[in-house]
Amino acid sequence: MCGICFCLHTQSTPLSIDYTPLNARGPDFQTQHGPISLTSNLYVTFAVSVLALRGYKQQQQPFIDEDGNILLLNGEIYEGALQISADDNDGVVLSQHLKRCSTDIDICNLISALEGCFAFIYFQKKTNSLYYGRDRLGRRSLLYSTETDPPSNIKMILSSVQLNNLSYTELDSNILHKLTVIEADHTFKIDFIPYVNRSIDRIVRDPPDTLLNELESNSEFQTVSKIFLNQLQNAVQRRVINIPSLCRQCKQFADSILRPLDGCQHAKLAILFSGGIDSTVLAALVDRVLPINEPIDLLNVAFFSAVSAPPADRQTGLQALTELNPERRWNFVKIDINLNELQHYRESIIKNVLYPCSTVLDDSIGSALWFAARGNGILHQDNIPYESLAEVLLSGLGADEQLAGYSRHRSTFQTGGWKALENELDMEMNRISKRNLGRDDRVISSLGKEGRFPFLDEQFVNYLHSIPIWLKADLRLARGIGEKYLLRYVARHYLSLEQSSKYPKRAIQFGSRIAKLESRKEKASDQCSRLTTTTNNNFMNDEE
Ligand SMILES: Nc1ncnc2c1ncn2[C@@H]1O[C@H](COP(=O)(O)OP(=O)(O)OP(=O)(O)O)[C@@H](O)[C@H]1O
Ligand SMILES: NC(=O)CC[C@H](N)C(=O)O
Repeated sequence: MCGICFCLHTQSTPLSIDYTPLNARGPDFQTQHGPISLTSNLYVTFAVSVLALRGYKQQQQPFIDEDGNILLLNGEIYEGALQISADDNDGVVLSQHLKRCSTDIDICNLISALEGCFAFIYFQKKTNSLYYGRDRLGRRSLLYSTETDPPSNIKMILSSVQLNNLSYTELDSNILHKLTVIEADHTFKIDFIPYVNRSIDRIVRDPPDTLLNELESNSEFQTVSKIFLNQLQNAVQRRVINIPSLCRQCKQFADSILRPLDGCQHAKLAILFSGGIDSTVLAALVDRVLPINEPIDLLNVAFFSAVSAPPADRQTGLQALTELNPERRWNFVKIDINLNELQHYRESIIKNVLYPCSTVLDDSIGSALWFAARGNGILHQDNIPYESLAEVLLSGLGADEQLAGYSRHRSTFQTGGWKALENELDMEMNRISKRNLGRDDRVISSLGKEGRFPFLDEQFVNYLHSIPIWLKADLRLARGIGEKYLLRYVARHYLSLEQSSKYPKRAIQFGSRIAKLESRKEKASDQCSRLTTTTNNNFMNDEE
């Protein structure tokens, strides 16, 4: 994942900014560009770090076109509105399209039409304007601070992660931002231009009385389940084709070539793998599109106290492994973490990358995700230490928010019926960037890796949005059956995941047992003191 940043500052002298957290996101290449003078006392300096994933050769940034326009891109743009061949770099293609844009509307239309997970900064030279934003779901982090920093004469900073200990806010997704300078008084203003809405309207009609399991042979359900499978398969495919054919280690010796014909033998793709229905379906779908000789890492994190038995996710993970294609090499990585290790890495790294997220829930999800994504553990099959070298990670996030997977959805349905449930799911998708995605991106990217979310693919999300809720879930049916019914059906009927299709949801903080490790009596929404204060845990001992 790349790190992108611009600073608006009042003197042309070099900035005193420590870019270390930004650079961690892009281990392949780092640079700064500027300062560029906007007025006689307002300058902009860009910084970027690149994790090169797309195109035939590693592509450096920023992209500067013949007119002097500058683009910084973090993330992925998939073929859709733009034609991007396997050997093209998505940023190069976007920069060419942006160059043809004259007005705000041109730029907004272009950005709104993109498919993919991205954050970007674009300096349009002829208008002296900066455009910036995140994809509409907010799958990449972008923070801003307008806190003044006298030593570095900063007026504003926009960055993927916190820099210089200033206080930051997450940028709204779903909006294009435009910063223009006001020449007369050397100040600036920011305009907000909403992205063009591209979601398909839902067909409004009355729900049937029949339970969803009695509708399985109904032709509408059959059609929906086939399209659903097809859409999810395509979403997975978009995210796994064209990844480098070299792992992060072998990439270093390849003279910038990302996809030589003979790739390395290591896994280039990993799945954050709880063994629950969401991540197991992803594994089965990846298996259908990646060549059979490609190994895949399955990263499974579990937190242990001295006496505890393996938590639920370890058990479901190993069980799900037995349902996956035995012809493929699946590297099931057991990532076992104890209290000392958790406290050490939380204090030294994790709490900084979580910022500005700071609740108890952010702490437990973010910490579990960090250890899972790091991928250091024991290889289950061979019982030897193993470090995942894959730079692209798939996550099953987003299924529950669209298919009514959380237990809170049951209470909503019981009190308010189908309409209330549908409204709640809409609300959850609207807040997913603020609640999950910015944080998860900062966590995974801090390890120089990139998280991808097939359940949040635009085409898939639009399709799911267009079909009525009672074809997706039926919360009159029991736990482990009714929630995410459509996904469970597809898993059982088309992917042979008989056992895995029946697991009830266990969110990462419970399934991995991180929430129990410190056995504190806290509410998930409380501010987490472990993230906001410095403790003396910044060392490791062997007592656990
Ligand atoms: N213990 C774990 N180890 C590794 N990755 C995990 C673990 N738990 C969850 N994840 C990853 O995080 C994603 C979102 O987690 P969430 O807490 O929503 O679990 P979930 O909805 O129950 O997903 P799943 O059905 O895959 O278990 C999962 O789909 C999976 O990719
Ligand atoms: N890591 C990223 O954000 C990737 C940027 C761009 N898609 C590339 O592959 O070069």
